[in-house]
Amino acid sequence: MNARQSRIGYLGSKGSYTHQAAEELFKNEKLVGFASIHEIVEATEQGVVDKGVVPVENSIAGRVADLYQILDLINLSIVAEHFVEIAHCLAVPTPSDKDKEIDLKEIENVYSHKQALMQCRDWMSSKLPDAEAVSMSDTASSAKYVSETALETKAAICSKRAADIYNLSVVAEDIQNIKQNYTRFHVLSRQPVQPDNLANLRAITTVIFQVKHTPGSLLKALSAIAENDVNVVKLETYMVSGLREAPTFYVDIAVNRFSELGEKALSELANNTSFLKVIGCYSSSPLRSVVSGFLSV
Ligand SMILES: O=C(O)C(=O)C[C@]1(C(=O)O)C=C[C@@H](O)C=C1
Repeated sequence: MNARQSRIGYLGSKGSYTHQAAEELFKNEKLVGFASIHEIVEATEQGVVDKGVVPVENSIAGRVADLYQILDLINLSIVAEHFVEIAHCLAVPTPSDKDKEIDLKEIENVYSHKQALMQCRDWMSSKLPDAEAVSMSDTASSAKYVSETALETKAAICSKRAADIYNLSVVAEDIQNIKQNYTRFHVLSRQPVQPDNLANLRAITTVIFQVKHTPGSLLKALSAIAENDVNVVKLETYMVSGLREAPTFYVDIAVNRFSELGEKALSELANNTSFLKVIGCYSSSPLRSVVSGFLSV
């Protein structure tokens, strides 16, 4: 008898970059699209899907803010990371007369995900300075929407694959600010990775923590990691729920939390923080050592 096919949540419509990440990670599973990261998290927590794939950060535009805001509340673990090379194009509805020249001057609105709009800002300001940038749930839904309008005044920033799926014509390729452009994705699950599955692998432990808003508090917390000779590969600060008293820090630590060293570093970190939550411990991607914008582990 066949094992049950897992259900995997991803952001957007077929042809989004998160859909691509989910396809690369889960070749034989059922992929289910959601309109927001929040909905993916909820569906994974409630068991509507078994795992959720979410974008985390990009080498040009930085963090995907929507995820960070809910990390303190979610009851899920990060069980994997995955990198996808992102090449954006500008695509427009295919004219009924296929030989018609497409004139960029006609374009009034450009639809895409806000991350993709940020990644293409330079090209947009030089080639389409007067066009309005409109943010949508994801790049593929933007492509679908623009195709449905069939208007020559509308364009989408999306992948070449999304342009093909929704029958758009590509007018410019590789329009991101820097050609080499990668987005990092996380896989979220209700069950954390088991320690045995991490034996002898290079691992990342992701934690969020808060310290008092006083001079030296962050330094003291990070010293607990440094004194154990453990490397921090990502540090972000942000405020949750509008609280002013305690900034929240997101940290990726290059250590296996189940190793002796990991346990020691994390317990010393916990002693120097007012709140600490381990979001996951997972194998680090081998691509880290070759793609620019991300530190190797
Ligand atoms: O809009 C999409 O296609 C997505 O999958 C989202 C997303 C993101 O949130 O960063 C993923 C990869 C690219 O960086 C642009 C957009």
